[in-house]
Amino acid sequence: MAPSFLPTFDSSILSSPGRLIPAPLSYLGHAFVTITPSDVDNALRYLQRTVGLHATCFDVSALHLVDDIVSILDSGARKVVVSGSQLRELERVENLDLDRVALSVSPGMKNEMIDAIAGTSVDLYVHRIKDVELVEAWLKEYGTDRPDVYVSFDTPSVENALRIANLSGIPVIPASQCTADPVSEQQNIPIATLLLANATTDRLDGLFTTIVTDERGIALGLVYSSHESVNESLRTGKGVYQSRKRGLWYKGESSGDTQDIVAINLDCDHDCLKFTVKQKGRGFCHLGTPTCFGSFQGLPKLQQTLQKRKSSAPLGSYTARLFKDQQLLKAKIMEEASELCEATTKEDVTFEAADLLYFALTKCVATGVSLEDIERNLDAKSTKVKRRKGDAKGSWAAQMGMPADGKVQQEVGQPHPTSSSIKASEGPGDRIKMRTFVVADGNHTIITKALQRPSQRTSDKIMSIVRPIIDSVRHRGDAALLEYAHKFEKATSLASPVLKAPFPKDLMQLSPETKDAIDVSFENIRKFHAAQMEPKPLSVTTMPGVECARMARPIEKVGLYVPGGTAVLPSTALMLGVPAMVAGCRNIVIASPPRADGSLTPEIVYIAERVGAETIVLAGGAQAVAALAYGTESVSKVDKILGPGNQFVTAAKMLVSNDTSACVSIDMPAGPSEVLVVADETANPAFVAADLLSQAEHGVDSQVVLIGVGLGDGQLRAIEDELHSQASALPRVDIVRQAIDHSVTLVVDGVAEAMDLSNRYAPEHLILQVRDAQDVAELVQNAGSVFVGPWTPESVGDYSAGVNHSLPTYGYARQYSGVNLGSYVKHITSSNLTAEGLRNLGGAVMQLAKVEELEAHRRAVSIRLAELDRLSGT
Ligand SMILES: NC(=O)c1ccc[n+]([C@@H]2O[C@H](COP(=O)([O-])OP(=O)(O)OC[C@H]3O[C@@H](n4cnc5c(N)ncnc54)[C@H](O)[C@@H]3O)[C@@H](O)[C@H]2O)c1
Ligand SMILES: N[C@H](CO)Cc1c[nH]c[nH+]1
Ligand SMILES: [Zn+2]
Repeated sequence: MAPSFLPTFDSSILSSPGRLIPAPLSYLGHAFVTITPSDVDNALRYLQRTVGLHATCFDVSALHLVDDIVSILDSGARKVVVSGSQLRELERVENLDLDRVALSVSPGMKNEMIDAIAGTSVDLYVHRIKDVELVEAWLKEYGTDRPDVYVSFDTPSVENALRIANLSGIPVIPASQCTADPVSEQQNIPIATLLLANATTDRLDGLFTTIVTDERGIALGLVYSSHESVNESLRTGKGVYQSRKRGLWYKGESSGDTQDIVAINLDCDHDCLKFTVKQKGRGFCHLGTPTCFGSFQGLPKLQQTLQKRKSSAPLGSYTARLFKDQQLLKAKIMEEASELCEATTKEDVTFEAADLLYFALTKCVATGVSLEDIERNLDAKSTKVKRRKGDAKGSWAAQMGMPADGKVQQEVGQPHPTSSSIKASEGPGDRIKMRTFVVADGNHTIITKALQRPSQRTSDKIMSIVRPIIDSVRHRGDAALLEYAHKFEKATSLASPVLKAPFPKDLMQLSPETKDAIDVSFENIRKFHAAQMEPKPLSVTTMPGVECARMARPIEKVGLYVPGGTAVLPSTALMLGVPAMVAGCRNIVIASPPRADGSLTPEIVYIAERVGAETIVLAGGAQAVAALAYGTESVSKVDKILGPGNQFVTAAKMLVSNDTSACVSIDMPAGPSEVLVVADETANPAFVAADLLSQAEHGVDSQVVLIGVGLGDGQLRAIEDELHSQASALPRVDIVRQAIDHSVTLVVDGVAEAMDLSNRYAPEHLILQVRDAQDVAELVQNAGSVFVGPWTPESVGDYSAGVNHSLPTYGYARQYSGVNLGSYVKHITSSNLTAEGLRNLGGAVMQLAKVEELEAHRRAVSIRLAELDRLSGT
């Protein structure tokens, strides 16, 4: 709330050392300084030295450069008083909050500027008033609907200051005329009088209700104040209150639990005082607890414990060890930060964040930094006008495989008018919204950057996590599988890592509806994949007597990975298992992470049985991939591994497929789900939003893209509104929010341009919600699977239509197909020549063998031709 009055200082205070503003004026938390161009550097240094100590207003109306004003605000000045022309320039500065600006005006003028800013949050500063009546009249006309009106006088006095304060103006008084002493000489103005000038109370005894808090705003207790007790507090700098029974109460006088005053304020309607204090001794309450409401909780409690441990730790205390061993503390902070980065579920993020905060606060307490210091620093950062880009620094950016100075967010195209902020969504309650850009001529490079997928850690870091897991399974087999199931799935009761066919019926108990749904999907997937069978071997006569043929044979042993991290996906078991069965693979091994109680999802067991799987491996991640690639005591080694998964699964698939000793191949890199929707004005906004969200909910690293063809503000807004309201109602809204943060809407003029962008992006799923969608589908060059028209949501492909949902992501649709029947077969060719055929072809073969100087090759033909000659008697 606005201060009761502002003490002004001349600019010499900017170069004085120490706390600078004399207590008791600093207890008000405000100061006002007029500066000239030569004071700018001093003002900036002063702000740096006093971060969080008091909110300083600067009269900068004499400065020439708007950049200087921005720098002063950026360094933490609470408010600046500016001229009309400066205000016009500041209005154009991005991120500048205009309630940090006051316009300097003269009294008695019907100022055009004042009219122009009516209804805005800009304050007014009426300076050097001679005639208080004039100001009173003026305040009645202009002051009532203004946020704050500051008034400075030619000749300040208690009387005119009170007159202004009573009209809700804010008197600006030279600090030299303010005093904490209520009975000093006439020309000095008692601070308590001004502070309480428009304070009210509805108590019969006239006392002011007073809440006492610590520096973090935690309520310590409730007391009462009088003019006299406030005067005493200001004079002594200690907590002094008015006891209803004992009169003036110097807190802690007898117990020793005294308080140093930090600030004294009034609440919004001036009927409650707030004393912010540093509490000494045992605490505020006479019962010896920190507050009258009991002990601290959460971070304040942790801080209190750490501070105690620092001064006297019990023998063997871990915290004391951390205080002593800086390397250990550093390692723990880095370890916990990394675990927090990996955590995805609400429970894990809570758990890891709590650990990280414990070690971080230990570091702070060891260095003498308090939560209060940290919060002051955060507050100061929140006033920044010049925003940092926020890119990761060099080595961290490199570890995550992202450019160190990734400029996409600043540079991309022209932000669309409906895209008020480039940052999409920040936290609970914020609007869930994708960044929106208009694709203009010439900004294609920039748009390409905006379309970059969230970074995938297939780099050294993820490989270094995955490699030891693979080695361990390779060398220790089942024992290692069990250990990882305990570690990652918390399945501590799991006794065997495999379930062998025939699978027990009681492990596949399903509701009739689920069973029916699986059966319908199973049949559609079977039909579509069976239709991909080559009916008979291909055979071609290339020359008379020369016949070439090609025949398909199923890959004998296939390992199918069914993800089960953030969501268990029985549908993936269908997508991988049914074609394996149709192709005739002899051994089908399915791997999927077990649930925490060590069991498997019954749907997966049912599907495993229907496709004729031999084994289900109860393992996930890299350990499952390693078991499939190398085999263990109870898992048979396979020839090919198929199936999507997270970064650990994908990295492991790539590692084993590069190891010739494993002799195993993989289907493709199939990572985090993605969708690109092309929509024109015929598209239903609710359908568009629903399709985008269906893939965003898969994981925090999913990405969804909307290309709006000729969409106007209203249509984009309708989609944005749908996206926000549908997303907010989803159970996985936390995941969606993060996925949407790296998702994007691009607005283009025509369908051809949209399809060009889509082909460059090569999405896993492409949805066409445009006029004549079937014709537009002809323009698709790169995509995993296409969904055509308004009645084809992507989910039909995920589950039941018949097409496969195991598809290339990350742009690999440029060169890979999704899983299909061909993924489970290899082709063998054969040649069959008659004597005539060899006679026709022999010359060419012998000539080429001669060129290559491979005589045995040549002779394999010549010896036969000679025999033919002999037989025919020529
Ligand atoms: N492209 C496609 O066709 C397709 C299809 C379905 C699903 N998906 C994607 O598959 C992914 C599935 O990922 P998921 O995480 O839900 O399940 P997942 O089964 O792929 O991964 C879970 C496993 O990750 C391992 N893991 C987790 N944290 C680890 C760590 N810190 N160190 C080492 N290993 C760790 C554990 O072993 C765990 O069992 C999603 O991104 C989803 O979008 C893609
Ligand atoms: N959309 C995923 C492929 O990216 C597959 C899936 C399974 N369940 C639901 N969706
Ligand atoms: Zn899906």
